Amino acid sequence: MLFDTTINSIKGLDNEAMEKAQERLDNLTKPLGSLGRLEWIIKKLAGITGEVIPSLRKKTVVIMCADNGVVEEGVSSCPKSVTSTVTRNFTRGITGINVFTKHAGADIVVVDVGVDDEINCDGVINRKVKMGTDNMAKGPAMSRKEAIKAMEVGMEIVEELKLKGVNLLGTGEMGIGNTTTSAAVSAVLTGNPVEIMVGKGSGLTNEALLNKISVIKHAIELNKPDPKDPIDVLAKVGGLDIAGLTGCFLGAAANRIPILIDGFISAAAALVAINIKPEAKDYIFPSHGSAEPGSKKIMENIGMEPMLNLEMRLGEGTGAALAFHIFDMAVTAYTKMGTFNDATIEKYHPLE
Ligand SMILES: Cc1cc2ncn([C@H]3O[C@H](COP(=O)(O)O)[C@@H](O)[C@H]3O)c2cc1C
Ligand SMILES: O=C(O)c1cccnc1
Repeated sequence: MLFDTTINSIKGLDNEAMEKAQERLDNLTKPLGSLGRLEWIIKKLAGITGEVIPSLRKKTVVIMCADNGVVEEGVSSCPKSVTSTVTRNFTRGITGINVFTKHAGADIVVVDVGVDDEINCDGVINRKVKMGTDNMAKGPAMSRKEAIKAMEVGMEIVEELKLKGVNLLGTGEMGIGNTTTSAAVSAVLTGNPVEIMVGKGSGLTNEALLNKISVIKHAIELNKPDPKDPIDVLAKVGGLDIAGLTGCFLGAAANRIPILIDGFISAAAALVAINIKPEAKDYIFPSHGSAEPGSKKIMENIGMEPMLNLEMRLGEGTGAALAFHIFDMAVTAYTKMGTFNDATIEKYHPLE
């Protein structure tokens, strides 16, 4: 089964490449460590790829699109049909992520992993597991088998992109209601109270926010997801979009491709992936801190610090695409700066 083979092929980072990268970083004509977390990016890229001088040849944001049955409980400001409309719009070049990826010199791959509509649109890959999840306020969102199938969709997509030469991935999603499922999944897995994981998503009144909180609490009480079993949590109170992205994170780790978290939803997927296989964390980078309050709590739980804090809350992969620029700059500085061998200055050493 693809799921098991993927999980079993996730291995640790290449320490030798990391040491060599550190050596080169320390030889660049600058005070030791002065490029801060840009140096951390380079070292981690070297460990992931095994290349001492990593190059970012092909960058792609994978957008997992799916509907969430819980929308019928009034948890989103938008009708469910917006999922299918925006999914189509990704192919028309007019959405936020189209603009962000174009500017970053990156591509998008749009995957229908469970939109409740026949999309039939060039540019949208049809890997529908089912026509949206069921309403988790009335029973499990999906079966365990469906959750695994959706994760396998993400794993397959990553394998296909690897064959096409993609070597930096971003994660994006489109699914009305998915800030509700992300809050549910992350509350259970981090052990935080639902209230502090929930935000207004794409926009809610204060009253509607209270309803969103009580719907999530009810869904958790009803389905009793087991916090020690991340797949159970994903299946009972998650979504096909989150599951697809979880598969992308695990697939990227198995295929040794660096992958960036975007906002709250993709952070919830990364949280599930890390709970399934802790070593996957080595292959995952944060990008921005979403305005959704639960995003910060997930970051704390997985021990990551966002690179950007712009209070964005769009999703689609926009924050990940924005962070591609930081990666480009890190690699450019690392490869284009002179070394102490080139410069006519002594190597700096920190004062004892
Ligand atoms: C036009 C539009 C485009 C979007 N692109 C991403 N989202 C974002 O908002 C949704 C989650 O918010 P909630 O949980 O409140 O429904 C997701 O689809 C997410 O990707 C959008 C939302 C809208 C309305
Ligand atoms: O953090 C995100 O990505 C996000 C937040 C609100 C709505 N949609 C996406």
